Amino acid sequence: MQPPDLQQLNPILAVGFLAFILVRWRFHRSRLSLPPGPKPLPVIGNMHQLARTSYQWLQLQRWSAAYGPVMHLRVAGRPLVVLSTHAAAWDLLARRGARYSDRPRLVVAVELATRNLHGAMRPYDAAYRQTRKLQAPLLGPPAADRYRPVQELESRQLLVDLLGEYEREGETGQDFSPLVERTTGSIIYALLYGYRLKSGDDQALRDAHVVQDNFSRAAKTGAYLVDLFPVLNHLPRALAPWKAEADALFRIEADLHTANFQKGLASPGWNFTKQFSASCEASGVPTFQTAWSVGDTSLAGLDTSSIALEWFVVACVAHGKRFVAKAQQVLDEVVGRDRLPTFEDRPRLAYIDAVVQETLRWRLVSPGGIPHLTKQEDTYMGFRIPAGSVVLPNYWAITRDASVFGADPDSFVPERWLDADDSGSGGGITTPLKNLPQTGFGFGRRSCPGRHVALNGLFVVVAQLLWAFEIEAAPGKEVDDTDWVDGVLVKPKHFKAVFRPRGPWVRDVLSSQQRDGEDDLVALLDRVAVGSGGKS
Ligand code: HEM
Repeated sequence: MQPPDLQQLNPILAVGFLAFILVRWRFHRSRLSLPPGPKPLPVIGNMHQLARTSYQWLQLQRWSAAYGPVMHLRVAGRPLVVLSTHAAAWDLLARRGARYSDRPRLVVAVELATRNLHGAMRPYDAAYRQTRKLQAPLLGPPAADRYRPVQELESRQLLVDLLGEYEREGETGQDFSPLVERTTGSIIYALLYGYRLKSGDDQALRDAHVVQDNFSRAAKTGAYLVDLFPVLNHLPRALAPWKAEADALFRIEADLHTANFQKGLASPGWNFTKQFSASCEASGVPTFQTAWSVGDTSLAGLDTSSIALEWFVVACVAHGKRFVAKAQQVLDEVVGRDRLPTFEDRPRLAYIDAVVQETLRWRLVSPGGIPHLTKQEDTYMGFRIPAGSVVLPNYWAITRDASVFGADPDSFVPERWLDADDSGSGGGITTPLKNLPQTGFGFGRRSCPGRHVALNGLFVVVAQLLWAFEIEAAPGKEVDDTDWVDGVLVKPKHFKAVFRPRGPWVRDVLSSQQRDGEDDLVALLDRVAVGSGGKS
């Protein structure tokens, strides 16, 4: 049917016709059904099914096999839409990012305890967008590349620490996690605040962990009734004990960020705090908020990279036969045994980047994904996505999609990231990685802004660890690669591993390259300043 020419109709008829079209369109939309999903019970929805399971992402993946890539559940009275393929997550969270970049409300953990300043979970508003804009020049690829000397410095320190532990403990196995935590934490603190960490037990890390643990506890589903019924927040303080609790959490976090911010401003040499605060000052952002933004960026970068490295160690211990010998052959050919691998070698170490990407895909730091929220109704694949839906990309299911990542997605296979012609070569592998979707860093406007810094850090640490050590399970201790500690971030259960130097050249190279870290740091940071045009 041809639509009538509106200019030829009188105005009343034209308005009537438009109203008819609008009503028909709305009627059609509301007739669209919700995406399929497990049957909810009245009132509690699907809560009982989710509460029964520890590793929710596994249960959601099983359901997606039955219900498809877009599922609907009801949790705490709200629609939950779970996306289980890369295509669905990309279509909604990236392509329609303007509608899908908000976060679900967390009254206690975010609104009260961080006054909506929490980096990852704060609402998608003008203040959030301004922070991302100011962060971009400090976290984008050119800036990330300028930080590489600091990452090389800390990676070399990790090798020295592991070698020292091996010489003390021998074949009984090293407690490597604190050493890895020191490394990734020190990279963050050196860049953001201009000082290094001495151990994995450093006070700075302990203080940060207190804040992270407080947040995890407060954000847990069901921790506070007010998160299920936000209207309760209108109660006076005497009837709302969570308000005083949240104030205490706010003070602890504010004190941490403010103290670190002052330290950053007082440290010698360039650092992120100095450059970021200069740009915030120019944009009229209050100092307190600037301190919080830097502090929050540091919290987001701390455990994520160390957990990824712990999973890399699990891969070496449990599945090393699949890739370690090949990686070491490549390293021996490209780097040799007279020096450590560096970023200069990266164009010829595609296999190492493939190992990093496979680690991030195989064992995600946050397998369950980070929830988004849409405030507007939408339609997708013929289904209705109601306004107010929490939209969860299930990273675990997304990365197990054989049609995207190739056969046997549960196995650790770095070759899936390389072109077939190149993966058999024993020499320096120079082909760029295949254009597979990057995994583990999220989607769209809320995706991780620190990923360039993280990927550089993981590359150099993984290359240097494989160059220096044979990594094995401690004698008599099997490592189960599904021994998870549940949470938003999911790390392997604590275990010891043997880091045996591959030969005497490891000690020789490390001794000949040993320098005074503190002096180095200021010199290295000042080189960052020169590259960024910033002042120290
Ligand atoms: C292996 C390391 C890392 C992983 C796996 C990781 C992963 C993630 C994920 C999944 C998100 C949420 C994305 C979404 O909702 O779509 C995120 C957000 C974020 N990450 Fe990372 N991250 C890592 C390292 C870092 C580093 C090193 C920094 C900072 C230097 C950082 C800073 C942030 C910030 C500030 C956010 C909040 C973004 C927002 O909501 O707008 N991350 N990260």
